[in-house]
This record gives sequence, C-alpha cells and structure tokens, in this order.
Amino acid sequence: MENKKPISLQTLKRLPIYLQYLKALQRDSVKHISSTSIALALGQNDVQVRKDLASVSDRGKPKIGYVLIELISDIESYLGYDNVQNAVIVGAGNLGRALLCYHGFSNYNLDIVAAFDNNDDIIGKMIKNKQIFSINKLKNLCERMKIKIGIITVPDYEAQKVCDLMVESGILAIWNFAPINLNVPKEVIVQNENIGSSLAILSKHLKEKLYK
Ligand SMILES: NC(=O)c1ccc[n+]([C@@H]2O[C@H](COP(=O)([O-])OP(=O)(O)OC[C@H]3O[C@@H](n4cnc5c(N)ncnc54)[C@H](O)[C@@H]3O)[C@@H](O)[C@H]2O)c1
Repeated sequence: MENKKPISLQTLKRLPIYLQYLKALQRDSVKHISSTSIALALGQNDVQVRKDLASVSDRGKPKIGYVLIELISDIESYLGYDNVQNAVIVGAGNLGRALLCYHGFSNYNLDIVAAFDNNDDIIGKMIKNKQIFSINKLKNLCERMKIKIGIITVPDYEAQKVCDLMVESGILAIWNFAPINLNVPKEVIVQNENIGSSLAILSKHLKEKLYK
C-alpha cells in the first residue's frame, strides 16, 4: 500500500505494539485476525485499532479481517522493518552494553553491528559477539558499511561531540539516550529516549491517584 497520508505520532507508536502481538499469533499458527480481536487482546479501543490498521494496510476484509502474514508484512513495510538496518552504538558503558546484549532488536530488523568507546580499558573487548572499537574508527566503519543509524549512550557532556562525529560519518538517524538536546543538520533525524520524561508521567499519574 502506498503511504498516501502521514499517520499521527500516536498511531506510529501503537504499530510496533500491534506487530509484536501479531508475531506472537504467527508463532501460534493463527492465519486470520480482525481489528476487533486485536483491540480486545490489547485492551485498546476497537475503532482506533481499525483506523490505525487501515492507515497502513488496505487488505482488511469486512467480517473476515486480515490475513495475518499480509498484515504483518504491511506494518513492517510501513515502518521500514522489511530491510535489515545496521546500526552502531557509541558509548559501551552500562546502557550501551545492555543494548548490545538485547536480542529483541532482531524483531525490528535492527542489527547493532559494533560499539565504539574512548576508554582504552574496554576497547577491543567483545560483548555478545560484537566488538568494541576505538571511537577513532567510527567514521571509517560507518562509511565502509554505509551505516545510517547511530545510537548515543555516552554521558550528556560528550553527546554533542559524538553526534557531530556521527553526522560527519554519514549517519542520518540518531537514537539518543543522553539527556541533552542535540543540534543536527535538517536532514538528520533525532529520536530522544528520555527516562526523565517517562518517569514524570508515571509520577504525575501516581500523585493524582493517591491524592485525588
Ligand atoms: N544506565 C542507564 O540505565 C541509563 C538510562 C537512561 C539513560 N542513560 C543515559 O545514557 C548515557 C550512558 O549512561 P551509562 O549509565 O551507560 O554511562 P556509563 O558511564 O556507564 O557509560 C558511558 C560510556 O561512554 C563512553 N564515552 C564517554 N565519552 C565518549 C566519547 N566521546 N566517545 C566514545 N565513548 C565515550 C565511556 O567510556 C563509557 O564507556 C548517559 O547519558 C545516561 O544519562 C542511561
């Protein structure tokens, strides 16, 4: 299906949740699925799920729903998961190592091919078959392997420097875990992962629950 109109950020955030559920059904050999049963299983609004799915797949049939593998394929294609995307991590400390060890990225066709650091004590080590290289080798490897995704897991005061180096190395999408706003050229996308923001929502809702 052609991506004719842009979807909302909220819909975009829900698509991986549907995908995860659909892939679990696939493992259970389910062949067809309706938006109603997805909504029921995930505790979501029926109309919302129907609209979300209709925005990425036009293969749903009234009363039958979707052929499971077709719906998975359409969501993956929409999200760009249908090609393996190589990525690098800069900062092989606590968080960087945890991300390197996480197997779940393969569900999203994301392959973290290597990590980079500036600490001589960890350069050269292997984590889950991924080598930690010197940061000085970042540009060469990214250019050679045409890496377009960079993950930043360095302290905030180092993040802009690392970001600039990633941009210089041809990276176009940055997943930033450092709690700092990065300055990038307009062609580069930054997705910030800020634990403070999520925690603020949790804390605010808890406060409302406890003191209402
Ligand atoms: N640990 C967590 O659970 C967590 C959660 C959310 C966000 N964060 C954020 O992620 C970042 C990393 O956190 P952490 O706990 O893994 O820190 P850490 O100190 O364990 O690891 C940081 C790593 O970055 C490396 N580094 C520093 N400057 C560098 C540079 N210029 N080039 C290459 N490597 C460099 C260090 O040598 C170190 O190995 C921080 O910005 C932190 O705020 C961490």
